[in-house]
Amino acid sequence: MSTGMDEARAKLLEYRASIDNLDAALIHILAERFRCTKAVGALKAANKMPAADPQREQQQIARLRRLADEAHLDPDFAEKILTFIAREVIRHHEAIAEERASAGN
Ligand SMILES: O=C(O)C(=O)C[C@]1(C(=O)O)C=C[C@@H](O)C=C1
Repeated sequence: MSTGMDEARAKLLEYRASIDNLDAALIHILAERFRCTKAVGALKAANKMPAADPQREQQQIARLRRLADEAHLDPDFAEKILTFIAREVIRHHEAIAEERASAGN
């Protein structure tokens, strides 16, 4: 009688196991990206380069919107994610530059 519901619950657990794996992958990918942008922040600060590069961001957005479209992901969502991440990266860059400046470098 409850077989349908049991099957649905089993399927839900299966999907959730995949979701958990994918969420873990996202965290690891983000950690690697931020490890890389931290190095970019140090390079920019050491060479007095501006934290933000709007032109580069426009290129990234155009590319990611194209990729999202091909992957059947909403391009607006892809753009929002990239913009959100870039804002955080810029905040980190500025903090690194301020630390350097206050250390007298
Ligand atoms: O490529 C850079 O110059 C970066 O600082 C990295 C990054 C990014 O997260 O991709 C962040 C801020 C810039 O505005 C553009 C790109």
